Amino acid sequence: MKVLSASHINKYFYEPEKFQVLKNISFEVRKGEFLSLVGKSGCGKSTLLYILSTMDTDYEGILEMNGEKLTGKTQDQLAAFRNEHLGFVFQFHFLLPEFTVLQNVMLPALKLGKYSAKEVEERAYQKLKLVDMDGHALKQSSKLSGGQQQRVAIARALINDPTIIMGDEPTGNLDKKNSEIVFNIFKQIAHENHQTIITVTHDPDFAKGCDRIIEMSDGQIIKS
Ligand SMILES: Nc1ncnc2c1ncn2[C@@H]1O[C@H](COP(=O)(O)OP(=O)(O)OP(=O)(O)O)[C@@H](O)[C@H]1O
Repeated sequence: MKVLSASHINKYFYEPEKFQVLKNISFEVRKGEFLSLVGKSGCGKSTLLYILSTMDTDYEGILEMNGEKLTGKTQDQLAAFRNEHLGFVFQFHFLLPEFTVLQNVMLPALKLGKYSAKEVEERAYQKLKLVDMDGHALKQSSKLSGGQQQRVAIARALINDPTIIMGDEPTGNLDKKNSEIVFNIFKQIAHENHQTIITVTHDPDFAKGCDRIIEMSDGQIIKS
């Protein structure tokens, strides 16, 4: 089943002069697929991921997710879509340092307003268990190691059961051992929970283990 379709995406930057950063990008992604976007620095990976994340709406072409056409929706509609259907994991975890692990994971679900506080807490424990961090739930997040914080960030991204999880260099700040742990969590999420993972990565070992690699060069897809 298709969960994402990007059709004929073009994107331009206008500073310092007009320059086409994405050139006629088209591809589809299926449910449960674990995908990496790779390519040399500057080829347009982050720009594409930012469009897929629905944060950047200044592009040509059509973006669809979960059978919904997202191109043309208002910022409020896109924010609601993101909160319900998308999860994000970045190179830097962006946890709130003074909050506990549990509070950090609960926040996006409290914001969504779909579950009672008790249900949200139960779900947060479930997601923390999945990343093997349930034993640290009541610790202040700033007291954890970098690898542990990234696992908490993954639990937070999973709290609303997103269809698609997007990662921008999710292992970029981790050592080899923690990168492997994060890779295996993603693989489990994709293959057992059938959630789709789309990551931008420079880590060749990470990319090699994915179900599929989309390779970009100079704003185009050269291998998919
Ligand atoms: N806001 C912007 N204004 C103008 N040019 C930009 C802007 N953002 C990115 N660029 C340029 O667009 C191109 C693609 O950038 P992008 O960050 O998407 O590449 P990338 O493949 O993700 O690179 P990296 O692997 O280094 O993160 C680069 O030439 C970059 O300098």
